[in-house]
Amino acid sequence: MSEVDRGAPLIVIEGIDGSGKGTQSALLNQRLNAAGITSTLLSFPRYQSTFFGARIGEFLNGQFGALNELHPFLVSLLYAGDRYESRDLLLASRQSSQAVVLDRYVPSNIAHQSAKVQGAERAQLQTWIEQVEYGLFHLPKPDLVILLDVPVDSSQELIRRKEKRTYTDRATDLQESDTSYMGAVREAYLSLAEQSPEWRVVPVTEEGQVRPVETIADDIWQLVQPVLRLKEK
Ligand SMILES: Nc1ncnc2c1ncn2[C@@H]1O[C@H](COP(=O)(O)OP(=O)(O)O)[C@@H](O)[C@H]1O
Ligand SMILES: Cc1cn([C@H]2C[C@H](O)[C@@H](COP(=O)(O)OP(=O)(O)O)O2)c(=O)[nH]c1=O
Repeated sequence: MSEVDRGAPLIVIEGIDGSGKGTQSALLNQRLNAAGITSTLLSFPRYQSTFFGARIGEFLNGQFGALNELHPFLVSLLYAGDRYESRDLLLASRQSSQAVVLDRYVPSNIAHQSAKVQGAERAQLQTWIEQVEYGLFHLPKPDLVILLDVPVDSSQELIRRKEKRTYTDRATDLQESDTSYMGAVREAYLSLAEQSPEWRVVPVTEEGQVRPVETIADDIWQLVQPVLRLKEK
């Protein structure tokens, strides 16, 4: 399929919980639109919009039991189901806009679920998630994945500043409060970034301090320029 048929580039913002994905994806979307490049922002999980999204909220709230009781492959299917239900919207957005910004996408599933297992099992889980989402569910692959890389200590500080979530009354959800798990997720993300040519890593901290939101946004803006395939809309 030609680049034009595929439509607008998919720009994915990834990172551990509290890395600034929500902040930066919203800023990128605004900046694209302000520059006259029509952009659509979608955020996964779509807790309020899909059947599976609602179940993910319940799962994260502990309603299906302790989070580590379920095999991560089974958990990954909830998130994959949420994206499958969102596939038409995603493809339509690629046609109606000049850029699509995604706050989390398939790489979140790979990093967060494969971080729960080790070695060969981790590699197999990555393969299975890609097979389900890109293969069986025909979800489009990202053109650019920007990893907001942050040490877990700093991310915990940022999480404390977050507003209340829609799916939980707690200030942090059950996974976010598990710092050793978040460390494993960070490592899984960094290893994915090394494997894949479309990934770029943006550091959230410098010398132990969280960088200003605008400085991080400027780095992201520079990385996005090469993937914009502009055409009349
Ligand atoms: N660079 C930054 N400096 C200071 N505060 C930030 C920065 N990036 C994000 N925040 C704040 O930290 C919290 C978590 O950011 P958020 O964008 O929700 O992260 P995520 O979506 O990755 O969980 C929010 O309250 C946000 O306003
Ligand atoms: C989108 C997605 C999220 N997740 C995980 C990451 C988070 O721990 C959790 C909730 O996502 P999210 O609400 O984006 O977390 P936060 O706003 O706190 O960063 O779901 C997956 O495991 N797979 C996925 O495909």
